[in-house]
Parts: sequence; C-alpha cells; structure tokens
Amino acid sequence: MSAHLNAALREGDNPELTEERRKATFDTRKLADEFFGSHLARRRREIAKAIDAIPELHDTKPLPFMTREEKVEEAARKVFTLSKHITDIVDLSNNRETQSLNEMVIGIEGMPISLHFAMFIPALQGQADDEQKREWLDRAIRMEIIGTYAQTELGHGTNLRMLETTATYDKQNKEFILNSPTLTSLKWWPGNMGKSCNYAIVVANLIIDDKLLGPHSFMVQLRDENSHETMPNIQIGDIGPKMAYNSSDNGFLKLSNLRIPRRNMLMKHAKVQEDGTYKKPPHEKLAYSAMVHVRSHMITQHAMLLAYALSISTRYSCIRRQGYIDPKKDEVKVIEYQTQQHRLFPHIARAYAFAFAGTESIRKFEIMKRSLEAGNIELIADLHALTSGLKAVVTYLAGQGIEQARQACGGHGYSMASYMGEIYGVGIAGCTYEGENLVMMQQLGRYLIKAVKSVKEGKKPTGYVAYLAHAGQRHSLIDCRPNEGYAEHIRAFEHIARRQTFRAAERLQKYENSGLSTEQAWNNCTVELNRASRLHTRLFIACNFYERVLDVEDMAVREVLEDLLHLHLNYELIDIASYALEAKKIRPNAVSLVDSWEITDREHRSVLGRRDGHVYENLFKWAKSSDLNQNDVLPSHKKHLLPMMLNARKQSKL
Ligand SMILES: CCCCCCCC/C=C\CCCCCCCC(=O)SCCNC(=O)CCNC(=O)[C@H](O)C(C)(C)COP(=O)(O)OP(=O)(O)OC[C@H]1O[C@@H](n2cnc3c(N)ncnc32)[C@H](O)[C@@H]1OP(=O)(O)O
Ligand SMILES: Cc1cc2nc3c(=O)[nH]c(=O)nc-3n(C[C@H](O)[C@H](O)[C@H](O)COP(=O)(O)OP(=O)(O)OC[C@H]3O[C@@H](n4cnc5c(N)ncnc54)[C@H](O)[C@@H]3O)c2cc1C
Repeated sequence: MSAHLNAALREGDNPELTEERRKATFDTRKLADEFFGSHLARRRREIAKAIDAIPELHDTKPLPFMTREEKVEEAARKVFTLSKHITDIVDLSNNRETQSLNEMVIGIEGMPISLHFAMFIPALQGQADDEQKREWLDRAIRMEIIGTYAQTELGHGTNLRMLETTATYDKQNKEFILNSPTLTSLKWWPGNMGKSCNYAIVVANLIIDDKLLGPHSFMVQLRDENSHETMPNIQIGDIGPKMAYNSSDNGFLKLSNLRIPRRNMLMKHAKVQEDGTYKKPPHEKLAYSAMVHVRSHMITQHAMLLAYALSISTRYSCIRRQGYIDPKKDEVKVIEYQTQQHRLFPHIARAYAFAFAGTESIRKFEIMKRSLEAGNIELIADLHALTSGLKAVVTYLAGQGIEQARQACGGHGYSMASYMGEIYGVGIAGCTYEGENLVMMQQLGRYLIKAVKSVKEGKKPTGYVAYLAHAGQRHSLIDCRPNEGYAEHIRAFEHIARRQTFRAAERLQKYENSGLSTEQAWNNCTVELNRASRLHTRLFIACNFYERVLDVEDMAVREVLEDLLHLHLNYELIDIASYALEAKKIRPNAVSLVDSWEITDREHRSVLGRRDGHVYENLFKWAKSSDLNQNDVLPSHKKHLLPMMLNARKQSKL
C-alpha cells in the first residue's frame, strides 16, 4: 500500500511509528469502517473534531492525579458542559454515537448519568405503560430528572427471587409500602445512586394479601427535585471507593415504610388493579429487560476496552527498544520478539471478533424488541441465552487480553501514565455486574441442555444450536490442518462444542437417574456445563467473525481480516499461542491494525499509547506533574520519616 493512503501518517511523529505505518497493506480508514460500521466510524471522526474545538470539554488534568471528589466533580462538570453542546454534536437517539462522545469527553471511569442512559431509560421503555411513559420517560429523556436502576442488595445480587426489599399493596389507600426490613436488604451498588440521582427504579418483591408475587419494578423519588435533599423515609449514600469506576457514586438505599402511589409500579406487563387483583406478565422474565439490554451492549463496550489496551501496548512495543536478536546489530523494538507477538496478536484478533459479535448482539436485541412490540415473546429465550454467554465470555477474555497488554509494556505499563490499571479495573467489573459470569454461563447451559433434549427426541433445533443436531464428522482434532480452509476449522470447532455439550447433558442425566434431586444433579454438573457454554459462545464468536469477513468488499481490508480470522481460529481451536506463520503475517500491519481503531489521544488518556509515539519525553512531563513533586520535601516526610532517621542517627552516635 502506498504510504499516502495511511490516514494515521503525520509529520513530526516518532519515526519508529512512521516506519511501521508505511508498511501497512491496507487503508486504516477502511478497516475502521468495518470495525465500527461506516456510519459510526465517520461520526466518531466528526465527534472527535467537534470536541477538539471546545476546550471546556477537555480534561483539566490527567484523571489519575485527581482525588475521588475531584473526579466526581470533573465528571459532573463535563456532563453539564456537554448538555449545552450535545445536540450539536450527536444524534441522541443513537446509543453508540452518544456512548462514543461520552467516552471521548468523560472517559471510562463513570459519570453521574451512566445508569440513567444504560438502564433507567431502557427500563422505562421496556416496562412502563403508555401513560407512565408520558409521565416519566419524556422527562428522563429531557434530563429533567436523573434516575438509576436499584436492584442489587447488600445480601443478594444474583438470586433475584430472594430480594428482601418488599412492596406491600395497601388496598385502602391504593398505595404500595416499600421497606428495607433488614441490614442485608439495603440496596447496594446501584450506579450514581449515592449522590447524583433523584429517582430510581427500585426492584422489590411484590406482596398482595400476604402473597409473595416475586420481583417487580417501582418508580421511587429519592431526592427533592429543587433542593436535591433526600426525601423522607429514605436513607441514601455513597458506598465508598472501588477498584475502578471512581468517578461514579455507586450507592446504598434504605426504605422505611415509604408510601408510593399504585401507579408507581411499572405496569406495561404485570399489573396491579385498584382492588389488588394481580395480572401476570405474558413472559415471566419481561421484568429483566433492562438487564438484557445492557448485556447486549456490553460486548462492543468490552471490545473497545480491549482495543484501548492493545493499541497502547502495540504502539509502545514499536518504540520500546530493548535487547538484541542479532548481537551485531542495534537493540530491537520489543515487538520483534516472537513472544511479544504471541502475547499481543491473538488479542488483536479477538478485539475484532468481539466487536463483530457485539454488533450482532445489538442487532438481535433490536429485532427482539420490535417483535415484542408486536406481541411476540418467542425470541426472548434465544436472546437471553446468547447475551448471557457473550457477556460472560467476552468480559473474561477482554480482561485477560488487557492484562497481557499491560504486561507487554513492562514497568511503564504499571504506571498509571499507561492508563492500563483503569482500563483493566473497568473491564473486569463487567465480569461481575449484569450477572456474575459463572452464573450467566449456567443460564446458557440450561438452554443448551434443552436443545440436547430436543435433538434426542429427534427434533432439529434451529438458529445458534442447529449444529448440535449434526452428526459428528470427526473424532479427534489430530487431522485438523489449518490450510484446509475456514469451513474446516468451524466444523472442528462445532465438533468440540457439541461433544462437550452432550457430555455435560449425559452426566446430568446420569445424576438424575441416580436419584439425586434436579438441583443437586445440576450442581454436580455445572463445571462441565459451563465448559459447554464457553465453547458454544466461542464457536458463535468465531462463526460470526467468519461470516462477517466474507462480507468485506475491499480486497486489502478483507485480506488483513482473513489473516486475523486465521489466527483467531487457530488460537481458539488449539488454545495455545498461534503458529509463527500467522504471527509473521500480522507483524507488518500491527500498528496499522490498532490505528484502525482510530482512538484519539484524548480518548486514550495514555502516555504510552500516544499516536505520535513521543513516549519518553511525555513520561518525564507526567512524572513532574505529580502532586508529590510540588514540594521537594513532603510535609509528611518532615513529620514522620525525617525525625525517625534523625533519631536513629542520634542513637548510633551515642
Ligand atoms: C447509551 C446507553 C447504551 C447502553 C450501553 C450499556 C453499555 C454498558 C456499559 C456501562 C454501563 C453499565 C455500568 C454498570 C451497570 C451494572 C448494572 C447492574 O449490574 S444491574 C443488576 C444486574 N443483576 C443481575 O444481572 C442479576 C443476575 N441474576 C439474574 O439475572 C437472575 O436472577 C438469574 C438469571 C440468575 C436467575 O433468575 P431466576 O431465578 O428468576 O430464574 P431461573 O429460575 O434461573 O430461570 C427461570 C427461567 O427464566 C429464564 N430467564 C432468566 N432470566 C431471563 C431473562 N433475562 N430473559 C429471559 N429468560 C430469562 C431462565 O433461563 C429460565 O428459563 P428455563 O426455565 O430454563 O426455560
Ligand atoms: C461496578 C459495579 C456496578 C454495579 N451497578 C449496579 C447497578 O447499577 N444496579 C444494581 O442493581 N446492581 C449493580 N451492581 C451489582 C451487580 O449487579 C452484582 O454485584 C452482580 O449481579 C453479582 O451479584 P452478587 O454481588 O450478589 O454476587 P454473588 O452472587 O454473591 O457472587 C459470589 C460468588 O458466588 C457464585 N454464585 C452465586 N450464585 C451462584 C449459583 N446459583 N451457582 C453457582 N455459583 C453462584 C458466583 O459465581 C460468585 O463466584 C454493580 C456491581 C458492580 C461491581
């Protein structure tokens, strides 16, 4: 490829990176169009340009140098400033555009309206009836009110049926009485609930005439709309610092005999009439729709976090020189080491694979939403299984990839100048929130077991589990040669996933036949079942990647994506580092592959990942700006350590 086609080339850059960019075999803009979709890729460029021109949207200082209070304030300041410009910059109805703007301006550490957009609004859209939407949704979209989603409690997050918060219907007054009867029933974790929100959708166990009817969603006003003071019968606060996400005020909430009108229960699906008559929803799990919404969006978000980490470490690996391959020559760029390539490239392939899987899960969510609006509940179970699996596998593997990317930067990767610590902390939170990963794997496991049962009954399941009905073509992987083409890889992959799923199903059957209860038998098989779920999901990601590559029209882009696909399939299949052959093919394009993610320096917040590659001089600048360098001798040193040493010296002279 002629160098002028590489959009990332600029005057004055570190020559080490320019040399890399000249080797590109494709146009990074065209690959960005595939990674994001051409519309979003174009919009991201326009958004980045718009932000450049508005200084009040820039960071006032690097986030790692801020205290927690400063971070919370900075995020609030930016949200407020953005509110003045946002409609000029993005189409608010486009989630991914808005999310990109937020990530570029505010960053990944959290902000006061994350949950408002991620869950409060989607919960209203999915669960409020038309009249309730008119009352709350329009105000929420205009940001007259800020809300969150308060489900998890101090004692229960996973097992929703055991939530202890109660909503007891009082027929006389046509009100619900909300209570947190125990310490463990305190709501705990909801994002932005501590200080920022004035409303919450509270998930509570509904009780009518002493009958427990399971978790339902209720609109609760937390704070006065004018003074922002906490409402009566409510106790609320921040839960303290976390591993990451410290710009966010995750909160606790105690409800003490709080009375709310009957119409504050979200009633699109389940309903409570004035006389206390309860009407069941058409599908029991419709109340979980906001969770499925976030799970389907988490995949692209985690692909992006992985991309952040890998573009930092790939660029840095091309400017870092250390050691020799040929002792007679200069020290080499650390990217030249085979171990460095094996450490990074399979994760680059995964970042692309995850982004494509994420686009697909969002598309499936939209299809399910439309079909639900038309009264069809059939797609809910498929989507739940797909998003449960993807959420668990992608957050876990992205976390592993980010950690490898950090290690690939050596010592400087451990400095917050690299920003790796925050990217990792935010990434791994996804393993826990929206359903603990191993628990979500079991949800997919249930779906797979059902599919096996239907195959055994002679039926042919369709969609993502269709392969379970195919006869096994091969018994081992020994004769699987990568050169046979991708279809062969996929067949081998299907074989392994199918065999594991049947093995788990048979084991479950064996335990059930031995007289164990269904639950006990299930628990005895969960390790095998989770393995099956993991393989099934990784198969889905690989197939989706394969099909996606077949659609690419630009030949140069298609070729490099095929190189990545090849690497991905081999790596996933053999689950060890790829063959040297693949690594050699990826090597010349390494920097351009990460340039294609078009992550701006502002968005990266990483000294190591700078687009221009001028790392060392900027690391020195970074160090000079540390608060600890503002005094030559720290006051705390004067207070404690200096007297200690002086004292020790005095003692030794005696
Ligand atoms: C600009 C906006 C765009 C958005 C962008 C977002 C990007 C994201 C980025 C950053 C912002 C986010 C920041 C952080 C946010 C964090 C928020 C939170 O964490 S909120 C709390 C989450 N809490 C959980 O997820 C609890 C996990 N627990 C559960 O979901 C359930 O309790 C579960 C599934 C473990 C068990 O539920 P059971 O006990 O009610 O049900 P069982 O008995 O196991 O199953 C009965 C049947 O129901 C199905 N089922 C369960 N859940 C379903 C569902 N959701 N849909 C359909 N079916 C479901 C099952 O598969 C099963 O089906 P069969 O009987 O086998 O056919
Ligand atoms: C950053 C962050 C943001 C959050 N934001 C929100 C929010 O906005 N709103 C909200 O309501 N909540 C929020 N949460 C809470 C989050 O959704 C829960 O923490 C999560 O669902 C996990 O539940 P848990 O904490 O009860 O974990 P536990 O269920 O206590 O998990 C502990 C261990 O037990 C295992 N385990 C539990 N049940 C089973 C089972 N049935 N079978 C096998 N193993 C099991 C798990 O695998 C895990 O290893 C947030 C959490 C975090 C970290």
